[in-house]
Amino acid sequence: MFKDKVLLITGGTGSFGNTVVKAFLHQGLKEIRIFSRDEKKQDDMRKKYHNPKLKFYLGDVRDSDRVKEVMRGVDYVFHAAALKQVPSCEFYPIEAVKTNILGTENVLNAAISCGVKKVICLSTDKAVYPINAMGMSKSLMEKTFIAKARLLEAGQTVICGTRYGNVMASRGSVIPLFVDQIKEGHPVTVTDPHMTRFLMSLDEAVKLVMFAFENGEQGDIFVQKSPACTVECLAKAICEIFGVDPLIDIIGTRHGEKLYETLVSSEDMLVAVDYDSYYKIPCDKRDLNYHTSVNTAKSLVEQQAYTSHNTYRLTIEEVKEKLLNLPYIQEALKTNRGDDFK
Ligand SMILES: O=c1ccn([C@@H]2O[C@H](COP(=O)(O)OP(=O)(O)O[C@H]3O[C@H](CO)[C@H](O)[C@H](O)[C@H]3O)[C@@H](O)[C@H]2O)c(=O)[nH]1
Repeated sequence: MFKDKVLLITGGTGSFGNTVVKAFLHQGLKEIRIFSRDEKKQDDMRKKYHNPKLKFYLGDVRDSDRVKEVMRGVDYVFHAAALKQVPSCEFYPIEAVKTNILGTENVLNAAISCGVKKVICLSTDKAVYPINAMGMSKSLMEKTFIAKARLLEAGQTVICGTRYGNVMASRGSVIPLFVDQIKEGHPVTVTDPHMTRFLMSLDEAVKLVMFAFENGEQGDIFVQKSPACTVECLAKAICEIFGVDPLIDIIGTRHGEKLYETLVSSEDMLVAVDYDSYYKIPCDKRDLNYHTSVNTAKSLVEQQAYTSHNTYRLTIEEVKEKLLNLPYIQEALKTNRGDDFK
Protein backbone atom coordinates (compact mmCIF):
# COMPACT_ATOMS: atom_id res chain seq x y z
CA MET A 1 0.00 0.00 0.00
CA PHE A 2 2.91 2.31 0.76
CA LYS A 3 5.03 1.20 -2.17
CA ASP A 4 6.57 4.19 -3.98
CA LYS A 5 4.32 6.57 -2.08
CA VAL A 6 5.20 9.81 -0.30
CA LEU A 7 4.17 10.04 3.36
CA LEU A 8 4.12 13.35 5.23
CA ILE A 9 4.23 13.34 9.03
CA THR A 10 3.45 16.70 10.62
CA GLY A 11 5.07 17.07 14.02
CA GLY A 12 7.26 14.25 12.76
CA THR A 13 10.20 14.69 15.14
CA GLY A 14 8.06 13.67 18.14
CA SER A 15 7.73 10.22 19.69
CA PHE A 16 5.02 9.20 17.20
CA GLY A 17 7.03 10.34 14.16
CA ASN A 18 10.11 8.48 15.32
CA THR A 19 8.17 5.27 15.84
CA VAL A 20 6.53 5.54 12.41
CA VAL A 21 9.88 6.20 10.75
CA LYS A 22 11.44 3.20 12.48
CA ALA A 23 8.54 1.00 11.36
CA PHE A 24 8.15 2.24 7.77
CA LEU A 25 11.51 3.45 6.55
CA HIS A 26 12.28 0.10 4.96
CA GLN A 27 8.76 -0.63 3.68
CA GLY A 28 9.17 0.53 0.08
CA LEU A 29 7.98 4.11 0.57
CA LYS A 30 9.46 6.56 -1.90
CA GLU A 31 9.85 9.27 0.70
CA ILE A 32 8.92 10.13 4.28
CA ARG A 33 8.65 13.87 4.86
CA ILE A 34 9.11 15.17 8.37
CA PHE A 35 7.52 18.57 8.88
CA SER A 36 8.22 20.30 12.17
CA ARG A 37 9.43 23.48 13.85
CA ASP A 38 12.58 22.43 15.68
CA GLU A 39 15.76 22.36 13.59
CA LYS A 40 17.77 20.70 16.36
CA LYS A 41 15.36 17.78 16.64
CA GLN A 42 15.35 17.46 12.85
CA ASP A 43 19.13 17.41 12.80
CA ASP A 44 19.24 14.76 15.53
CA MET A 45 16.77 12.64 13.58
CA ARG A 46 18.66 13.14 10.31
CA LYS A 47 21.86 11.90 11.93
CA LYS A 48 20.11 9.04 13.72
CA TYR A 49 18.52 7.50 10.60
CA HIS A 50 20.96 8.71 7.99
CA ASN A 51 18.62 7.67 5.18
CA PRO A 52 18.05 9.60 1.92
CA LYS A 53 14.36 8.60 1.87
CA LEU A 54 13.83 10.69 4.98
CA LYS A 55 13.36 14.36 4.05
CA PHE A 56 13.13 17.21 6.54
CA TYR A 57 11.05 20.34 6.13
CA LEU A 58 11.20 23.15 8.65
CA GLY A 59 7.97 25.00 9.23
CA ASP A 60 4.86 25.42 11.29
CA VAL A 61 1.35 24.13 10.58
CA ARG A 62 0.17 27.65 11.43
CA ASP A 63 1.79 28.87 8.19
CA SER A 64 -0.64 27.89 5.40
CA ASP A 65 1.73 28.85 2.56
CA ARG A 66 4.49 26.69 3.97
CA VAL A 67 2.10 23.79 4.52
CA LYS A 68 1.00 24.02 0.87
CA GLU A 69 4.61 23.93 -0.33
CA VAL A 70 5.39 20.87 1.73
CA MET A 71 2.19 19.08 0.65
CA ARG A 72 3.01 19.00 -3.08
CA GLY A 73 3.45 15.44 -4.31
CA VAL A 74 2.34 13.85 -1.03
CA ASP A 75 0.12 10.74 -1.11
CA TYR A 76 -0.67 10.27 2.58
CA VAL A 77 -0.51 12.46 5.68
CA PHE A 78 -0.25 11.51 9.34
CA HIS A 79 -1.11 14.76 11.10
CA ALA A 80 0.54 14.60 14.52
CA ALA A 81 1.63 18.24 14.99
CA ALA A 82 -0.04 19.59 18.11
CA LEU A 83 0.33 21.41 21.37
CA LYS A 84 -0.48 18.57 23.72
CA GLN A 85 0.53 19.43 27.26
CA VAL A 86 -2.57 20.05 29.35
CA PRO A 87 -1.20 22.58 31.88
CA SER A 88 0.67 24.76 29.36
CA CYS A 89 -2.39 24.99 27.08
CA GLU A 90 -4.39 26.17 30.11
CA PHE A 91 -2.05 29.15 30.37
CA TYR A 92 -1.87 29.84 26.63
CA PRO A 93 -5.19 28.60 25.19
CA ILE A 94 -4.99 30.73 22.04
CA GLU A 95 -1.72 29.03 21.16
CA ALA A 96 -3.64 25.71 21.27
CA VAL A 97 -6.28 27.23 18.99
CA LYS A 98 -3.64 28.36 16.50
CA THR A 99 -1.79 25.05 16.29
CA ASN A 100 -4.43 22.43 16.99
CA ILE A 101 -7.43 23.93 15.19
CA LEU A 102 -6.19 26.47 12.64
CA GLY A 103 -3.06 24.42 11.94
CA THR A 104 -5.24 21.38 11.22
CA GLU A 105 -7.42 23.43 8.89
CA ASN A 106 -4.25 24.48 7.00
CA VAL A 107 -3.10 20.87 6.71
CA LEU A 108 -6.51 19.70 5.47
CA ASN A 109 -6.96 22.53 2.97
CA ALA A 110 -3.51 21.92 1.55
CA ALA A 111 -4.09 18.16 1.41
CA ILE A 112 -7.41 18.56 -0.41
CA SER A 113 -6.02 21.07 -2.92
CA CYS A 114 -2.93 18.91 -3.57
CA GLY A 115 -5.02 15.77 -4.11
CA VAL A 116 -3.60 13.84 -1.15
CA LYS A 117 -5.28 10.43 -0.97
CA LYS A 118 -5.72 10.08 2.78
CA VAL A 119 -5.11 12.12 5.93
CA ILE A 120 -5.14 10.62 9.43
CA CYS A 121 -5.51 13.25 12.17
CA LEU A 122 -4.28 12.27 15.63
CA SER A 123 -6.56 13.25 18.49
CA THR A 124 -6.81 12.39 22.17
CA ASP A 125 -9.24 11.14 24.80
CA LYS A 126 -9.10 14.67 26.25
CA ALA A 127 -11.20 15.80 23.26
CA VAL A 128 -14.19 13.90 24.71
CA TYR A 129 -16.26 15.91 27.21
CA PRO A 130 -13.35 18.36 27.24
CA ILE A 131 -12.70 20.54 30.26
CA ASN A 132 -9.23 21.81 29.41
CA ALA A 133 -7.96 24.03 26.58
CA MET A 134 -5.89 21.23 25.06
CA GLY A 135 -8.90 18.89 24.95
CA MET A 136 -11.23 21.63 23.72
CA SER A 137 -8.86 22.53 20.89
CA LYS A 138 -8.50 18.85 19.93
CA SER A 139 -12.27 18.47 20.08
CA LEU A 140 -12.62 21.37 17.64
CA MET A 141 -9.90 19.80 15.53
CA GLU A 142 -12.09 16.69 15.29
CA LYS A 143 -15.13 18.83 14.41
CA THR A 144 -13.05 20.58 11.75
CA PHE A 145 -11.99 17.40 10.00
CA ILE A 146 -15.42 15.78 10.30
CA ALA A 147 -17.07 18.90 8.81
CA LYS A 148 -14.63 18.85 5.90
CA ALA A 149 -14.98 15.10 5.42
CA ARG A 150 -18.75 15.45 5.19
CA LEU A 151 -18.45 17.77 2.19
CA LEU A 152 -15.83 15.80 0.25
CA GLU A 153 -16.86 13.65 -2.66
CA ALA A 154 -15.82 10.17 -3.75
CA GLY A 155 -12.32 10.29 -5.21
CA GLN A 156 -11.28 13.29 -3.11
CA THR A 157 -9.02 13.19 -0.03
CA VAL A 158 -10.29 10.82 2.66
CA ILE A 159 -9.97 12.34 6.13
CA CYS A 160 -10.23 10.31 9.29
CA GLY A 161 -8.84 10.32 12.80
CA THR A 162 -7.67 8.37 15.80
CA ARG A 163 -8.06 9.09 19.49
CA TYR A 164 -5.43 7.95 21.95
CA GLY A 165 -5.25 7.59 25.65
CA ASN A 166 -1.92 8.37 27.31
CA VAL A 167 1.01 7.11 25.30
CA MET A 168 3.42 5.56 27.78
CA ALA A 169 6.74 7.38 28.13
CA SER A 170 5.97 9.95 25.43
CA ARG A 171 8.01 13.13 25.69
CA GLY A 172 7.04 15.41 28.58
CA SER A 173 4.71 12.85 30.14
CA VAL A 174 4.59 11.45 33.65
CA ILE A 175 6.63 8.24 33.17
CA PRO A 176 9.92 9.96 32.21
CA LEU A 177 9.21 12.48 34.96
CA PHE A 178 8.86 9.77 37.62
CA VAL A 179 12.01 8.03 36.33
CA ASP A 180 13.99 11.29 36.52
CA GLN A 181 12.70 11.99 40.02
CA ILE A 182 13.75 8.51 41.15
CA LYS A 183 17.18 8.87 39.53
CA GLU A 184 17.70 12.17 41.30
CA GLY A 185 16.69 10.62 44.62
CA HIS A 186 13.57 12.79 44.95
CA PRO A 187 10.10 11.58 45.90
CA VAL A 188 7.73 11.01 42.96
CA THR A 189 5.13 13.77 42.68
CA VAL A 190 1.62 12.32 42.39
CA THR A 191 -1.28 14.65 41.60
CA ASP A 192 -4.19 12.53 42.81
CA PRO A 193 -3.56 8.85 43.61
CA HIS A 194 -7.05 7.88 42.40
CA MET A 195 -6.77 9.55 38.99
CA THR A 196 -6.92 7.01 36.17
CA ARG A 197 -5.49 7.15 32.65
CA PHE A 198 -5.73 4.80 29.68
CA LEU A 199 -2.30 3.33 28.95
CA MET A 200 -1.06 2.51 25.48
CA SER A 201 2.38 2.03 24.00
CA LEU A 202 3.80 3.95 21.06
CA ASP A 203 3.72 0.77 18.98
CA GLU A 204 0.02 0.43 19.72
CA ALA A 205 -0.47 4.09 18.77
CA VAL A 206 1.16 3.42 15.40
CA LYS A 207 -0.93 0.24 14.94
CA LEU A 208 -4.07 2.26 15.63
CA VAL A 209 -3.10 4.81 13.00
CA MET A 210 -2.42 1.99 10.54
CA PHE A 211 -5.80 0.42 11.33
CA ALA A 212 -7.43 3.78 10.63
CA PHE A 213 -5.36 4.12 7.49
CA GLU A 214 -6.47 0.72 6.17
CA ASN A 215 -10.11 0.79 7.30
CA GLY A 216 -11.05 4.45 7.61
CA GLU A 217 -13.75 6.02 5.50
CA GLN A 218 -14.64 9.71 5.29
CA GLY A 219 -14.92 11.26 8.79
CA ASP A 220 -14.41 8.08 10.83
CA ILE A 221 -12.66 8.21 14.22
CA PHE A 222 -10.91 5.09 15.56
CA VAL A 223 -10.19 4.30 19.17
CA GLN A 224 -8.17 1.44 20.62
CA LYS A 225 -9.73 -0.41 23.55
CA SER A 226 -7.11 0.10 26.23
CA PRO A 227 -6.60 -0.82 29.87
CA ALA A 228 -6.03 1.86 32.51
CA CYS A 229 -4.43 2.30 35.90
CA THR A 230 -4.41 4.80 38.73
CA VAL A 231 -1.50 7.23 39.01
CA GLU A 232 -0.67 5.75 42.40
CA CYS A 233 -0.37 2.30 40.83
CA LEU A 234 1.86 3.71 38.08
CA ALA A 235 4.11 5.47 40.61
CA LYS A 236 4.45 2.32 42.73
CA ALA A 237 5.15 0.15 39.68
CA ILE A 238 7.96 2.45 38.54
CA CYS A 239 9.47 2.59 42.04
CA GLU A 240 9.41 -1.21 42.25
CA ILE A 241 11.05 -1.60 38.85
CA PHE A 242 13.88 0.72 39.88
CA GLY A 243 14.19 -0.97 43.24
CA VAL A 244 13.38 2.03 45.43
CA ASP A 245 10.85 2.38 48.23
CA PRO A 246 7.81 4.31 47.00
CA LEU A 247 8.31 7.83 48.34
CA ILE A 248 5.29 9.76 47.16
CA ASP A 249 4.56 13.49 47.41
CA ILE A 250 0.93 14.36 46.72
CA ILE A 251 0.95 17.65 44.78
CA GLY A 252 -2.77 17.90 43.93
CA THR A 253 -4.62 18.04 40.63
CA ARG A 254 -3.06 20.43 38.09
CA HIS A 255 -4.96 23.01 36.03
CA GLY A 256 -7.49 21.45 33.67
CA GLU A 257 -7.05 17.83 34.80
CA LYS A 258 -9.85 15.29 35.05
CA LEU A 259 -10.21 12.43 37.50
CA TYR A 260 -10.65 10.05 34.55
CA GLU A 261 -10.64 10.24 30.76
CA THR A 262 -13.24 9.16 28.21
CA LEU A 263 -12.32 7.56 24.88
CA VAL A 264 -15.88 7.15 23.58
CA SER A 265 -18.71 9.33 24.83
CA SER A 266 -22.06 7.93 25.86
CA GLU A 267 -23.61 9.50 22.73
CA ASP A 268 -20.96 8.04 20.39
CA MET A 269 -21.26 4.58 21.97
CA LEU A 270 -24.75 4.43 20.40
CA VAL A 271 -23.27 4.42 16.93
CA ALA A 272 -19.79 3.00 17.58
CA VAL A 273 -18.85 -0.09 15.56
CA ASP A 274 -17.03 -2.77 17.56
CA TYR A 275 -13.91 -4.19 15.86
CA ASP A 276 -12.69 -6.37 18.79
CA SER A 277 -9.60 -4.33 19.64
CA TYR A 278 -10.97 -1.05 18.31
CA TYR A 279 -14.10 1.07 18.13
CA LYS A 280 -14.99 3.01 15.03
CA ILE A 281 -17.10 6.14 15.48
CA PRO A 282 -18.60 6.79 12.07
CA CYS A 283 -19.31 10.27 10.78
CA ASP A 284 -22.94 11.43 10.85
CA LYS A 285 -23.30 12.23 7.15
CA ARG A 286 -26.67 14.02 7.29
CA ASP A 287 -26.77 17.68 6.30
CA LEU A 288 -28.65 20.49 8.01
CA ASN A 289 -31.93 19.72 6.23
CA TYR A 290 -32.93 17.20 8.86
CA HIS A 291 -36.57 17.21 7.75
CA THR A 292 -35.66 15.93 4.26
CA SER A 293 -33.25 13.17 5.25
CA VAL A 294 -34.27 9.66 6.16
CA ASN A 295 -33.98 9.51 9.94
CA THR A 296 -30.88 7.40 10.54
CA ALA A 297 -30.08 8.95 13.93
CA LYS A 298 -30.35 6.63 16.93
CA SER A 299 -32.57 7.75 19.81
CA LEU A 300 -30.52 9.03 22.71
CA VAL A 301 -30.93 6.20 25.18
CA GLU A 302 -28.60 6.10 28.17
CA GLN A 303 -25.44 4.25 27.19
CA GLN A 304 -22.29 3.87 29.25
CA ALA A 305 -19.36 5.90 27.98
CA TYR A 306 -16.01 4.11 27.59
CA THR A 307 -13.76 5.61 30.27
CA SER A 308 -10.48 5.01 32.10
CA HIS A 309 -12.59 4.37 35.22
CA ASN A 310 -14.71 1.57 33.70
CA THR A 311 -12.21 -0.11 31.36
CA TYR A 312 -9.99 -2.98 32.57
CA ARG A 313 -7.95 -1.77 35.60
CA LEU A 314 -4.34 -2.95 35.56
CA THR A 315 -2.68 -4.24 38.72
CA ILE A 316 0.81 -3.09 39.81
CA GLU A 317 2.28 -6.34 38.42
CA GLU A 318 0.55 -5.80 35.06
CA VAL A 319 1.74 -2.19 34.88
CA LYS A 320 5.28 -3.35 35.64
CA GLU A 321 5.06 -5.86 32.81
CA LYS A 322 3.93 -3.14 30.39
CA LEU A 323 6.65 -0.78 31.58
CA LEU A 324 9.36 -3.41 31.20
CA ASN A 325 8.39 -3.80 27.53
CA LEU A 326 9.10 -0.12 26.84
CA PRO A 327 12.47 0.60 25.18
CA TYR A 328 12.61 3.80 27.26
CA ILE A 329 12.46 1.84 30.55
CA GLN A 330 14.84 -0.84 29.28
CA GLU A 331 17.34 1.88 28.43
CA ALA A 332 16.88 3.65 31.77
CA LEU A 333 17.44 0.36 33.61
CA LYS A 334 20.56 -0.40 31.57
CA THR A 335 22.27 2.85 32.48
CA ASN A 336 21.33 2.77 36.17
CA ARG A 337 20.63 -0.20 38.37
CA GLY A 338 18.36 0.12 41.41
CA ASP A 339 21.03 0.65 44.06
CA ASP A 340 22.22 3.83 42.33
CA PHE A 341 18.96 5.54 43.21
CA LYS A 342 18.85 4.82 46.92
O1 LIG B 1 4.03 15.23 38.41
C1 LIG B 1 3.05 14.62 37.94
C2 LIG B 1 2.58 14.78 36.61
C3 LIG B 1 1.47 14.07 36.22
N1 LIG B 1 0.84 13.22 37.06
C4 LIG B 1 -0.35 12.49 36.64
O2 LIG B 1 0.00 11.50 35.70
C5 LIG B 1 -1.07 11.31 34.79
C6 LIG B 1 -0.53 11.47 33.43
O3 LIG B 1 -0.01 12.78 33.28
P1 LIG B 1 0.74 13.26 31.94
O4 LIG B 1 1.21 14.65 32.12
O5 LIG B 1 1.72 12.22 31.53
O6 LIG B 1 -0.41 13.15 30.88
P2 LIG B 1 -1.81 13.86 30.77
O7 LIG B 1 -2.85 12.86 31.14
O8 LIG B 1 -1.85 15.18 31.44
O9 LIG B 1 -1.82 14.14 29.21
C7 LIG B 1 -1.17 13.21 28.36
O10 LIG B 1 -2.04 12.38 27.71
C8 LIG B 1 -2.80 12.98 26.70
C9 LIG B 1 -3.74 11.92 26.17
O11 LIG B 1 -4.75 11.76 27.09
C10 LIG B 1 -1.93 13.57 25.64
O12 LIG B 1 -1.26 12.57 24.94
C11 LIG B 1 -0.97 14.50 26.32
O13 LIG B 1 -0.04 14.93 25.37
C12 LIG B 1 -0.23 13.90 27.44
O14 LIG B 1 0.55 14.87 28.11
C13 LIG B 1 -2.13 12.33 35.13
O15 LIG B 1 -3.14 11.71 35.84
C14 LIG B 1 -1.39 13.34 35.99
O16 LIG B 1 -2.22 13.96 36.95
C15 LIG B 1 1.32 13.03 38.34
O17 LIG B 1 0.74 12.26 39.12
N2 LIG B 1 2.40 13.73 38.73
